[in-house]
Amino acid sequence: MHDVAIPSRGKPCIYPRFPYLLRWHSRAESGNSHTCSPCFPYLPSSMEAQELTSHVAGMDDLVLLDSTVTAPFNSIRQLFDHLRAHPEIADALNATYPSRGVFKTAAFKNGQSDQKLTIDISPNRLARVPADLHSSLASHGFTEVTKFFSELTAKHLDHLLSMLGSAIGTDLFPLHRSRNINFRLCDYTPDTAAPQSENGCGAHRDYGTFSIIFQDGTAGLEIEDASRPGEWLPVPADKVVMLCGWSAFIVSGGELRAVRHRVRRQPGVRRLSAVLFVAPDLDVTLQPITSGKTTVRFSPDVLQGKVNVGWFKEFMGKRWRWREGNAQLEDGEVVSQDEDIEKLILG
Ligand SMILES: O=C(O)CCC(=O)C(=O)O
Ligand SMILES: [Fe+2]
Repeated sequence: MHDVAIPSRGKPCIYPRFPYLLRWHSRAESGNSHTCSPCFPYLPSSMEAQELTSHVAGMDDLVLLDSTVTAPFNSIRQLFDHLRAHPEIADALNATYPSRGVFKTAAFKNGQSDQKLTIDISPNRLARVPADLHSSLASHGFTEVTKFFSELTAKHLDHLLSMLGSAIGTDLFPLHRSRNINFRLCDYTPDTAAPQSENGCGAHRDYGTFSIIFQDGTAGLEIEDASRPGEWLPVPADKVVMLCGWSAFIVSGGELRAVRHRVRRQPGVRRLSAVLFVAPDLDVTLQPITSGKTTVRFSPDVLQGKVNVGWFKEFMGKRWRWREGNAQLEDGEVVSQDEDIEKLILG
């Protein structure tokens, strides 16, 4: 990981409780005179931070990190290239996690699904990779990639959790004791089944507490404007983004939005990304924990504590594996979209 300079231009738009985080756009601001979409990353002096404190209200479910941490994209590219060039190694890697696989290439065959390849190396999957496979992959980017994710988790996860918790006035640590996290690499390679398709990753919300998305400098990531559904705001291609998912929405009583996002492909252009997904422990009941501050009406199932993280992950997982082309539907099975997930949560 390397330190990079932070450009100090553009209109500062900061979040006072997260001194090293930068606001990009929030529900609190949408629809009023303070427009900040998108503002350039900017590290304010403490004086500027104080001046702006009263200006910015509410929480942060969508934040641009200050880019002091960068993902090892050369190693990520090398790893994808290596697995593509050596199908027998890709097979051996997938055999370590037969239920879901590790290196997913549905986009080579399916032109309707997300047109991307992924490598999912959650800690669970990593633990199953035997030493000889580890060493055969080591010099092809694997070591740098796994080191990046474990350092990111060790150095930044608690800090981000505590800041997100303080933003909503609650302690999120008791919900995140077991490190229910996932590491994902994405390769929006141009040579998929539908090379002209712009669909890199269909519109969705992540299921967990928050996700951190590292981009390789190629445009494509877009966030839906919460105040104008259907309008998409491009995220600056060189920025690191933290955005909240459904679990944050529920436990915060709706104070943190689950941010809808997607990736548009530019035909012929390769894009790489690296994502850290952070979710509550699988046995946590998904219920609002911010007493008295619930801003939305939740479904009876949620209010009666019938939805836990493990169940919800499976429920959502079916949908995302279908979107990504990594699961076949059983005869007659219909996979519902965002609205049905909203119905489950909001009743
Ligand atoms: O590749 C990206 O920039 C985002 C990927 C994403 O949203 C996901 O895998 O859930
Ligand atoms: Fe996502």
